[in-house]
Amino acid sequence: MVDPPDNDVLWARSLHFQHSDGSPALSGVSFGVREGEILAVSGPRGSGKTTLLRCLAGLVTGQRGEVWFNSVPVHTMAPHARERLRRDRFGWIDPSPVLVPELNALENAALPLMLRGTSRERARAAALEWLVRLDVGDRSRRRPHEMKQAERQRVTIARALAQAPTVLFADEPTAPLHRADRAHVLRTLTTAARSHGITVVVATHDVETAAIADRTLSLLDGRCVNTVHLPPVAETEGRAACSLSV
Ligand SMILES: Nc1ncnc2c1ncn2[C@@H]1O[C@H](COP(=O)(O)OP(=O)(O)OP(=O)(O)O)[C@@H](O)[C@H]1O
Repeated sequence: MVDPPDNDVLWARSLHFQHSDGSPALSGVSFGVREGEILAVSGPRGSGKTTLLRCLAGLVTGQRGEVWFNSVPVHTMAPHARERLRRDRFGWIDPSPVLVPELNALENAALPLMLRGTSRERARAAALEWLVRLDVGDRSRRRPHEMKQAERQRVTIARALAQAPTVLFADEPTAPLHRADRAHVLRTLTTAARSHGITVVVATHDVETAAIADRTLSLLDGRCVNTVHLPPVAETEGRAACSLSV
């Protein structure tokens, strides 16, 4: 087993994943993610983006291949160790907001920090700060069913950022937002990531989302396809890339 390069926070090698019904989702994916990098994983529907994020985050393990987080092999970890890794080091944003219905927005956003052992006061202060930055501070006492879908999604993003994760996995994070809202939420997400040194892996088929990334990894039918980088443009927050199928 060869150790991953030192400057990669995440590293996948020859990753293969097949669903229980035999559907192939990943067929030999290899790449690295550098510390603090914002990586977009793009590709058409069904190309394997969600499966790749789930493998990297240790939610599932591939049948073949390796996934490393820093110098730790995630693919050989016991399930409880992967669960602890996810709780302590990773953040996750789903395409649709998943919140605890009995808790209000503030309690939801503070929950992961409290599960990690942060005091109630500190967890709530951090959570409120992020709810305010995401323009849902005035919804902090509302329960999920009393908020709009887009507000609920902002709460899930605040919850993920409040944990200050080492790596944030975001699966189509702006899918439930109106186009006008997307830019603000993406800017908040990327500014937070860059200022706190959070590595972000974002699955998307939206070009605007991919354009905020430092690099784009393109998937097609569970395989990486060539990525061609465009020169940096001064006005944009990230560097765009386009892909060519091989
Ligand atoms: N639970 C499952 N059981 C069987 N096949 C699945 C399952 N989930 C996904 N697949 C299949 O695995 C492949 C990869 O799916 P995946 O959701 O990772 O792609 P994706 O690029 O994220 O798609 P989307 O953009 O629609 O979310 C697809 O062919 C999909 O139909």
